[in-house]
Amino acid sequence: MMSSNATTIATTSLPLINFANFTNSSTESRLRTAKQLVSACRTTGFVYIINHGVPKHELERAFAISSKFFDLPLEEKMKAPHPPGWSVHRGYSWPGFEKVSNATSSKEDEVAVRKLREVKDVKESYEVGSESNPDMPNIWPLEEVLPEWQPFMTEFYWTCFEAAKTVLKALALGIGLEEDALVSLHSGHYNQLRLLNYPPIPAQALEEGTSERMPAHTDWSTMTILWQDDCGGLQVEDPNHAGKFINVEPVEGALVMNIGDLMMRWSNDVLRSTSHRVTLPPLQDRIEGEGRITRQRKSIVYFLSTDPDRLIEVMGSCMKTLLQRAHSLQCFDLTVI
Ligand SMILES: O=C(O)CCC(=O)C(=O)O
Ligand SMILES: [Fe+2]
Repeated sequence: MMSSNATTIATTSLPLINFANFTNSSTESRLRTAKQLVSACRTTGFVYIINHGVPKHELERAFAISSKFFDLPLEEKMKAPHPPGWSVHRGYSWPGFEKVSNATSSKEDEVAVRKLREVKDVKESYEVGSESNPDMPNIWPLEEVLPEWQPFMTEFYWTCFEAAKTVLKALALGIGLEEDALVSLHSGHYNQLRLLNYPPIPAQALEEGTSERMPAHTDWSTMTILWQDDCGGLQVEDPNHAGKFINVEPVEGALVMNIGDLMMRWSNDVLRSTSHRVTLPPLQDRIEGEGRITRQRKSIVYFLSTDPDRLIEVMGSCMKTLLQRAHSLQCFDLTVI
């Protein structure tokens, strides 16, 4: 559903989970934390996680190198362009190239695409994958343009995967599966690391909808983890009030985790893939000067995907929910073991 005309509420009420209580903790504490995570994923589908295992200095370096790349002149960035078409999602996407939408179609519908593209997404991104993904070879900036990009991003990709695996383990435990049940379907080679930059833009363009940062959408992934800078603007749709959006305010040191469409389906809709978007930052003091120029914003996103040859069936404990629904029983609290 496109929700561009939706109203906004300005409170943050997303759960925050401390993973120090999951890693290196007692069995009891691990289970409690896992259940907290699952409970959050059943309601908002969005949650903050602190003590997630990605070292602070690595994140700072990732943001610093990302800035270095996006600050380059366009012609330098264009030396590693995203290829045309859908099939390979790698390399640099310049402002206006990608249009995010939740529209679906079974065929190429040029008219609908042209209509969607009338309002541009003012953002740029760089997609990185595993060097061993046979379907999507990486595209790297020339070494003389930014020598540290390839070695750092190649390693950082796997650092993010380690953190994501811990989240997958907690999810599995929390829904009553073996701890490794979800991890075992993810070799890591089909994930996607996405560096994002939202250039400064007049506030009015976002207010009037003549430009967008990132329109409302759900993620296709198993799940997504992301880090944002201190600018703000990420919002998630309130699961209890369709069309209302809650600010996902920047929380220092926290990652934001959200359930993707695949996991929602896999869990028989028990875990929710929630619509989210990036729009105007919430505070007036984030908007500078006469044109009320909205600050630049950066984020780092990591999408998790199963290996393509794995069979995805409704998870065992969620199957009970299906049966309970069929018998008109309350499914809440009955299934999470
Ligand atoms: O930039 C952000 O904070 C959100 C990015 C996002 O939702 C996406 O890339 O799917
Ligand atoms: Fe997203």
